Amino acid sequence: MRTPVIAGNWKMYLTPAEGKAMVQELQTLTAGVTGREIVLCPPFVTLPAVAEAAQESAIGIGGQNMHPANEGAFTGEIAAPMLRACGCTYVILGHSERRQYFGETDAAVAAKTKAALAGQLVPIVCVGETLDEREQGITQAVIEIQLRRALGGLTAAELTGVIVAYEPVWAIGTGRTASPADAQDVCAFIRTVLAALQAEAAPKVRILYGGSVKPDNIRELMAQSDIDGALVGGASLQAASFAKIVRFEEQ
Ligand SMILES: O=C[C@H](O)COP(=O)(O)O
Repeated sequence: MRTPVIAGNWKMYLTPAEGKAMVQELQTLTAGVTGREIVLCPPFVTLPAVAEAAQESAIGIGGQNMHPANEGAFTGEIAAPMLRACGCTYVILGHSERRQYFGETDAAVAAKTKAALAGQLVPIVCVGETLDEREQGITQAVIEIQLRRALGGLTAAELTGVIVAYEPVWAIGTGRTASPADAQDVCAFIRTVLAALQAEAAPKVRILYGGSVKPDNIRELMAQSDIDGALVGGASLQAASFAKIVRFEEQ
């Protein structure tokens, strides 16, 4: 039994005051909801305000990136122990925006994943194909390479502690969602690649779908057998829409 995860990636939105207000409202709107992990990943400067506001709730907090070293002369970077100290227990790694705009490689994602696990953070490792790759018919090949390079060096115990997020790049922020059946096919494929890496871990790994997830498509996505949750961008910025996604069975 895999516990569903509904994670919000705020990207470069919401100041500390805005983040705090959002969390307070979210707590009211999701009171009594159980049986899932709710995670918010604010910008670094907003983390302490959100962590403090979420203290008495079951809402988990995550970073959007981290450096693989525990400390050092790396201007502009944040380390796993710093995220922990701000109340984080999760971290998003290898998001397509990090890969596309900041040159993040699979090797970097692998190093960060190891460091996150060693630093008691649950890595949410993102993979996904571009529109061009999908049209070329190489979606599976692209995703297999990303997974093998990022997660190939992990033990079964380590891999069990990773969350994988499948985010087709063409569906991010575009309003264009993969159909539930397409998303399921790729998530099932991801599980077969994970099984080839560590057979024992694969059935336990949570696989999330991300890319224009909204209240009106979450229920059907969550009904797919290999989709264990969602990584939500735009719709996680307002408590009202994110709460509906968290309460996916009622949509
Ligand atoms: O990390 C979240 C994804 O990039 C999805 O963003 P979106 O829900 O705005 O399409």
